[in-house]
Formats: sequence, C-alpha cells, structure tokens
Amino acid sequence: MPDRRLEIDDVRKRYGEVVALDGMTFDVREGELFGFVGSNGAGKTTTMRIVLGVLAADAGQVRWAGRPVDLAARRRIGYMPEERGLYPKMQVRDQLVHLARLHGMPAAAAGRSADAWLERLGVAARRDDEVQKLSLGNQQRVQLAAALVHDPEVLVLDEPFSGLDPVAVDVMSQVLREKCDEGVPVVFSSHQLELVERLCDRVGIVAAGRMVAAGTVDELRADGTERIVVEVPGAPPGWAEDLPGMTVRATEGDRTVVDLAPGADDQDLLRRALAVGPVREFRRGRPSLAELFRSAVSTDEGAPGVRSRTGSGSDTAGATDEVTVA
Ligand SMILES: Nc1ncnc2c1ncn2[C@@H]1O[C@H](COP(=O)(O)OP(=O)(O)OP(=O)(O)O)[C@@H](O)[C@H]1O
Repeated sequence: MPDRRLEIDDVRKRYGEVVALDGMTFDVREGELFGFVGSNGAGKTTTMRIVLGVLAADAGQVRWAGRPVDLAARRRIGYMPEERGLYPKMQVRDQLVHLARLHGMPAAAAGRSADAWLERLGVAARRDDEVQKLSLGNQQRVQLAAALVHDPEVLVLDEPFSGLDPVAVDVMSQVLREKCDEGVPVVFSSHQLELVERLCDRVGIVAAGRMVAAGTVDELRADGTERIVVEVPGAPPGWAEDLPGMTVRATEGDRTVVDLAPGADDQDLLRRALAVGPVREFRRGRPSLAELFRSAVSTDEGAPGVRSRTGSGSDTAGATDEVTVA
C-alpha cells in the first residue's frame, strides 16, 4: 500500500505580475494534522485551490499517495473553500446528500452519512432549513459536513475555524483529530496560532508564496535562538543588557527574558545575575508559535508577490517584544 501522503512539490503560480506561489513545497503525511499559517496574501488559499484543481498551477506538481493528483483523486479530497461554497437556498440535508452523490456515493449511503455528520456537528435540528437561514457559525458547521460527507481520504480546509464559537471550535477540533486518527492527512489554514499550536502535529509557515519553516512546534523552536528566563528580585534596570551574544527580549517585573545567540554562554548570564541579586529562577523559555511565526515572516516577507529573501526561521532579529514566559 503506497504511503498516503499529500505532496505539494515546487508549485508556482502568478496572477499577472503578482507572484502568488514561488516554489511552494511541503507534504502532509498519513494521519497528520498540518497547520498552514501565513500572513494575509502569503499564498495559502492559492495553494489549496491548486491542490483541489480549482486553479491550475503554472509549474510544479501535487501528488497523492505518490501519484500526480488527477480528477479521480480530487474526488477523494474533502475541501472547505475560504469563500464557502454552499447553495444558499437549498435545504441543509438535501445539499449534503447532493454533494455526497456528486462524489460518487450511492443515495442511501449519502443520506446516512449526511444524517450522521449533521448529528455529530450539532446541526441536525436545522437539516430541513435553507442554508441562508442559518447563522454564519452554523453554516460553517454545515460546510465542514460538506467536506466530510463523502468520506474523503484527504482533508483540505481553508480557515475552518474562523468565526466559530468556542464550543464549535472544540467540536471541529475533535472531528479533525478523529479523521487523523483514521489515517486521513488533514491540512488547514488558520490565523489562530494558539489553536494551531495546540492542535497540530506539524506546522508550515508560509511567506510570500513559499514555505519558510515547517516542522513540529518544538522543531521550529529548536531552529531558533535559545531563550532564558531569569528572575532576580531587586536587580538594577538594564542589568543584563551588555552581555556578549545576548539580547534582552522583555522585562516583566523581576523577570527578564534574554535571547542567546549561537555560541553565547548561559553561564555568563547566570554569573551576572548572581552578581546583582538573589536568583529565584533561571530556566529555558519557550517562544510561542506566534513569536516563531513573526520571526520567520519578518525575515522573509516582502511586498505581496515580491521576494525579499528566504530563510529557515532561524533569524530572530525581527522578533517582537511579546514574550511568553509561562
Ligand atoms: N484572482 C486573483 N487575481 C490576482 N491576484 C490574486 C488572485 N487571488 C490571489 N491573488 C494574489 O495572490 C497572492 C496570494 O493570495 P492568497 O489568497 O493565496 O493568500 P492567503 O495566504 O490565502 O491570504 P489570506 O490569509 O488573506 O486568506 C496575494 O498577493 C493575492 O493578492
């Protein structure tokens, strides 16, 4: 059995002068939840539309289970488009059955699947309503049901969490995790980085049409600068400021957060801390995904469609002051 992996390989796309995708490359593995993050206009939607064949790439290839994705393979993908794609005047259940049938499901199975997903996603009571009469959040639940109703082998979801209430976020998260547990590769885009950090097995950060960092959040952290959180009550302001290879990232009360450049010795910092007061805490800090994202994007992103430079997210010179010291 071939590896059930979705591969996006060096995909390129221009809209006139605008370079939307500039060699986009990543893969989503069997049973993996992959978070696709990037600034507005970075190329996420364009990538997803190309995977689905809604849009043609100028160059590059999308493969599923080792083979170029063709029409038949695309029918096995569950897709949630950013612009949403439901017929406003059609009843919810009829719509799901219709979509399942379009994907080749027999009528009875399509009905059973529609009912099961409406129940699972908490919208069974609205099954006979027109889609346009549902709240936006409920329309989104139905949209997810539409992506799932034909029992897809791959899930590609464009901002499935935007606009959902916390309960719906939980339901959506559970459903995506269950699909992964069944072996389905799931890729979704989102600007909700805390959610992505919590939920995803791997994350890809895209800037100006290409992947600038990908891996587990811990792997992305390992690429970056080492960070130390040190608490020294009563230390004078600026006590850690002139140490070689160290940058004070934030000060919060008695706590100072210091980034260490490669080769800098954390023991220098400890000695300095001990010289200025009692050291209550001295530990490694962990940058959040939001910080990793800002760092990767700030080193890589130019104007939309204009390449500035590329990097692996290891340059933290542009990291913001916001620091998670938890
Ligand atoms: N139909 C189009 N015509 C011209 N340019 C387009 C078109 N669609 C997208 N673009 C451009 O391609 C680039 C990538 O856009 P895309 O929608 O893929 O980004 P995105 O990462 O999904 O952004 P967002 O997070 O805002 O949804 C942007 O510069 C955008 O302006």
